[in-house]
Amino acid sequence: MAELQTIVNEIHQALLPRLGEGKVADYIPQLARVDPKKFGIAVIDIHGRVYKAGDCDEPFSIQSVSKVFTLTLALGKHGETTWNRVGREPSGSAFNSIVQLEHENGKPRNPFINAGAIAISDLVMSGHTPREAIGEIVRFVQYLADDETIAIDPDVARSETATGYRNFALANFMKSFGKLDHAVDHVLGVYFHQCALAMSCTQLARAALFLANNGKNPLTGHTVVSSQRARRINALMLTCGHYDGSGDFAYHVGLPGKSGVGGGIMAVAPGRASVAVWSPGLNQVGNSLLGSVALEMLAARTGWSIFGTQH
Ligand SMILES: NC(=O)CC[C@H](N)C(=O)O
Repeated sequence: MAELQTIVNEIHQALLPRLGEGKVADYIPQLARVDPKKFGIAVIDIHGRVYKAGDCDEPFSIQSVSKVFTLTLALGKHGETTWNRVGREPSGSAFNSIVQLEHENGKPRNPFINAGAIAISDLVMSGHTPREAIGEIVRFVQYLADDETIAIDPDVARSETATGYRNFALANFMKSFGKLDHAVDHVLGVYFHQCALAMSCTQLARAALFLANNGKNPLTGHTVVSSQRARRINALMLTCGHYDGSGDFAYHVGLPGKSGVGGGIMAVAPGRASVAVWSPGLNQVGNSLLGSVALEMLAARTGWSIFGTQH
């Protein structure tokens, strides 16, 4: 294997002529304003060595990547009873789909589709006002990334609150089944703010490092979760992290990962490294188009697929 920084540089160079491919999310007005030609990549190995290229230090809207952090928080607070509220099966449907919810009596398929993440936000809120819950999420992400500068972009949160009709529908539907403890607008307030966290690829890769290292952040020495829990979160990212593109992502990349409509993807090579990529143009199912290509190239060149080694 070539040196990792060389591989990262090659991926960046190879994708430069393609920047702008895909479609930037425009259903959240503030996201539609992002330059579609941005591209960043950051890889951090479990010894803390950083390899990066492009716009890797520019914060962007992490959107659904935040669902990994809130799931980790909810599991910390509620343990296995978290699974009374959300399932662990891939949905095979779009991230904002409502169809399965009726059949399954308001219990979302998994914590990474919107309905599931809204249920998780409701769990994170227990015992808190919405403002406190948002503060707890931000502090948790700062702790994971060991970076107190990480913050929410209030314009993105406001923009999504003003136009999040689909998410209001999902939350109201779940509430009608008695599946949310808190008021719908409070739960969505928390959900929209967690999605509006702004982070760079470098910060995201740092925040994911505990998942690559059996639950322990090798940079800070903090044990965030048990090794069993880290494996389980990785399993969920592999099976559900890219919505109805999860099978395709496993096929092409072979790493647990979580995407967001801001164009970010956070991925984990267990025992080796964490990775974050950012390219705002999305594919048909709402995952970063060039971000997926970059991760496919990285996995091919490093042999990091969890499904087997290559010669
Ligand atoms: N896939 C995503 O990143 C979706 C998150 C976005 N905040 C939404 O609820 O629509």
